[in-house]
Amino acid sequence: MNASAAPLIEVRGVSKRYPGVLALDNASLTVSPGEIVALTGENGSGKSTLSKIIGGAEQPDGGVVLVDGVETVIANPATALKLGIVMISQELTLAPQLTVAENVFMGRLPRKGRVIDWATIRRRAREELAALDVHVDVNAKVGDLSVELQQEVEIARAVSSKARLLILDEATSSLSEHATERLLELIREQAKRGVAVLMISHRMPELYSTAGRAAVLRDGKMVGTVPLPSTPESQLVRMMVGRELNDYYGSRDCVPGDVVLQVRDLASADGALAPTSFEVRSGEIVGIAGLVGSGKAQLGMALGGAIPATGEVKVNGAAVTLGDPRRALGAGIGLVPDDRKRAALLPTRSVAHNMTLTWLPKLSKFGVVPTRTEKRRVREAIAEYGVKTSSPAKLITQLSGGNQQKAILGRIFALGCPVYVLSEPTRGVDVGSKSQIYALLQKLTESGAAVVIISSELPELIGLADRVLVCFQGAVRGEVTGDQLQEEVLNAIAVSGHVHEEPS
Ligand SMILES: Nc1ncnc2c1ncn2[C@@H]1O[C@H](COP(=O)(O)OP(=O)(O)OP(=O)(O)O)[C@@H](O)[C@H]1O
Repeated sequence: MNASAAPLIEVRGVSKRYPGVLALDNASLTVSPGEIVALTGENGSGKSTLSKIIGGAEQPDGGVVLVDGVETVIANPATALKLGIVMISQELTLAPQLTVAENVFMGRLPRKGRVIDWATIRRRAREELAALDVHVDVNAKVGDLSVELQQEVEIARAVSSKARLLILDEATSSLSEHATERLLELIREQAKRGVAVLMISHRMPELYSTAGRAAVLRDGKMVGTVPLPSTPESQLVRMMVGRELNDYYGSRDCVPGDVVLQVRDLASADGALAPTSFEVRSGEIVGIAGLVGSGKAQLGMALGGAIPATGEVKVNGAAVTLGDPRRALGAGIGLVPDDRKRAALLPTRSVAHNMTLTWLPKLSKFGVVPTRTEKRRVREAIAEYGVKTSSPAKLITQLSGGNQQKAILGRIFALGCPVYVLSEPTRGVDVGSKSQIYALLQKLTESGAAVVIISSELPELIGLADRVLVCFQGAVRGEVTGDQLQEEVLNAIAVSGHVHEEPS
């Protein structure tokens, strides 16, 4: 590590205003060569805005950016790239129709005279990928690769373009556990070679295992920087949220009642989920764990009618028509899909519209909703779900990622369904808001709902669920309850399909 060197990047007193909100307020930060700095803060605190300014995608309204100590205008992402600043986010920026080799050298294809030198491109792409231990055919079309491999190709591109500063904006949020660990390992390796890294993630263990320092933004202001891993998590969280987070997962005062959801031989038509049977009682939370590709995502989608499926699903004894999200909802299954961008957001509509879409018509008399009631209910929903927005009329896509997620949860939780199926409900959500969402979930179950929660975050399942079903290779392979609800037990089943027995 070379953290004592002059900063590679410094933002000094940077401000950025969007209509109705001061996203950054006189914020300063440095990242030196070889240093990994975590940029932390609640949803909407300004992290992405700051990283976009460094990456040339946004311009500050005030303050300066210095590269190698020299005041620099990073006018656009191409300028950033020339300076060695490369951004990696959860949205992949690769061209899916081009090959791996073309993507690695996109925008800087080596030439022989005036002709593109394809042989060199393929050879060098192969070398770059092999050096990073990424095994992929350089002639394969990127669009045909798994998300994990695409992310690794993106890293290879960053590394081969001689990145001096890597910015990771929630780059791991859609990756499998294994791919996440590999990505973090690649990042640590790059830092050892002197690359500066700025990483944004809402997953604390990731920050603690990777970063040497955490900078904390709150409401656009930089409230401080602390060393990692020596700063206790509770202290970092207090800086981010401005209060203690006691009783993080909350508790509920109810015992499971009658069976509400019956699932018999439910299988996805694509074969990714083999016939699966289980029941959930009113007031009960059942967790679904499993690695990426284990079938757990398909289980959620099949329950919510989002994919074609076979088998039988009953809510309060009444059969649900499969493969039809409207009918599933009509039968009382409220689904929060994990792909909120594609499946849940109305990107051209306001926060208010996105939050009220499903329940506002119920308030209407003769098809007309009194606007005063509407406005009051929207205000209440925004406050209850902690959605940070300068106005209910703001476009939903102008909210920070975590706040979009909270808006969707608010819409679906307000339905009063007997069954909720929540797939990765807190992905991209900050620690404070997570705790708020857990409390709302507990309230839903107290009012008699049956909840199925599919999550890749085991602590979340352990903290909330009465029992956890673990998927392995497309089938439920274990049910874990009581004292056995521990990460090691869940992990063992997720990885091998069974609990490892200690040799006697
Ligand atoms: N294009 C935009 N138009 C209007 N407001 C915006 C725009 N982009 C961001 N904002 C606002 O700026 C503030 C900071 O948003 P930003 O995305 O930087 O937060 P964040 O800390 O990255 O949040 P998250 O953890 O949810 O990703 C938020 O209030 C957001 O609504």
